[in-house]
Amino acid sequence: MSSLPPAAFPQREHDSHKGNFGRVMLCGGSRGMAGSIALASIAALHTGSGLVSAAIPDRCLETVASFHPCLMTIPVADDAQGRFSVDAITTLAPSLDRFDAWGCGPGMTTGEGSMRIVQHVLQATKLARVFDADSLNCLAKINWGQQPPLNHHHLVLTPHPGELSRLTHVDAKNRDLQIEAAQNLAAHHHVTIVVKGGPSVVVDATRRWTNSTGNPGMATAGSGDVLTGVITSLLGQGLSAWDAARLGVWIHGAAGDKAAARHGQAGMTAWELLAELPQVIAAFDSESM
Ligand SMILES: NC(=O)C1=CN([C@@H]2O[C@H](COP(=O)(O)OP(=O)(O)OC[C@H]3O[C@@H](n4cnc5c(N)ncnc54)[C@H](O)[C@@H]3O)[C@@H](O)[C@H]2O)[C@@H](O)CC1
Ligand SMILES: Nc1ncnc2c1ncn2[C@@H]1O[C@H](COP(=O)(O)OP(=O)(O)O)[C@@H](O)[C@H]1O
Ligand SMILES: [Mg+2]
Repeated sequence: MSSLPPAAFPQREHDSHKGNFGRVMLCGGSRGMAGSIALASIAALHTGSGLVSAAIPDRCLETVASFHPCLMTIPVADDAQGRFSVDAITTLAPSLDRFDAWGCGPGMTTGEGSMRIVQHVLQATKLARVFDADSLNCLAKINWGQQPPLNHHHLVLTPHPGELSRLTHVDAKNRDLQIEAAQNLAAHHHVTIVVKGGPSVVVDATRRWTNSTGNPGMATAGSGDVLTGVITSLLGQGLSAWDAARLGVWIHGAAGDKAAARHGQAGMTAWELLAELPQVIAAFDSESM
């Protein structure tokens, strides 16, 4: 392995069953961006989740379901543009507690239906959650950084510099100030934040950790969506927000390094990165360590 992982990967007892490894929900997608939530959901399967469901706008269901037979799909009401409708939250709200972790945001747009979902999931402070992509843009729209703090210890945010800039109003090009602003936001709302980049930096209220895996080949559409699924899966398997974020970023970067070695940095896509996750995770099996 390229460097030591920052936290232990969950081990499997001989008599364990799928219920021991977390039931997770990935919520997102829209017409034209069905691939994003499919990538996140399949990544959660390959990271070891026992059961993975994808909640998606109804007209994306066949597309997302057809990517992987092990994925369960939950059709949710959509609008004329194929985005979550304003009623979507009524389908989703009763099932919040049935899951060990929720990953929310890839491809969901910031339409009114998504805004309602994000605000509802945000209030579920006991639930382990990952907010990525458009769910972060929804938070920016409600100026979340200025809102009164809540205890969000089980929430991980995964912004790229553009999303972080919308959340904190700090220029995407100023890396140092962005990391500082992320740490201030983390302290305010008690969250863990992955400040994406090469390398990604994970912060919470008091700690900073810099990743040692990954490469510029990962600057390709969908690679962040894979990370959402990996971290959601680790949260669902019981890791803390801080450990799930760091181990998730490390695994994701290690898979990116394997994909680059096999296909080249320019030739790899997020699909090849996803396909390398099992090789990275196989190295955690106690027999092969
Ligand atoms: N296959 C799919 O369906 C995909 C859908 N996606 C979805 O597309 C939607 C839009 O997301 P995008 O991230 O493309 O668009 P955004 O508009 O959020 O981000 C792009 C902009 O952010 C800034 N930015 C991003 N990374 C930066 C960096 N490293 N340094 C400096 N600035 C940076 C730049 O200004 C850039 O123009 C989201 O819902 C996302 O989930 C993407 O995840 C890509 C794949
Ligand atoms: N130069 C780089 N070096 C290492 N990792 C990178 C580099 N560029 C991008 N990445 C990683 O790729 C991912 C890109 O995420 P994101 O911008 O959200 O992509 P998308 O939304 O298209 O899925 C992040 O995990 C980021 O850290
Ligand atoms: Mg992204």
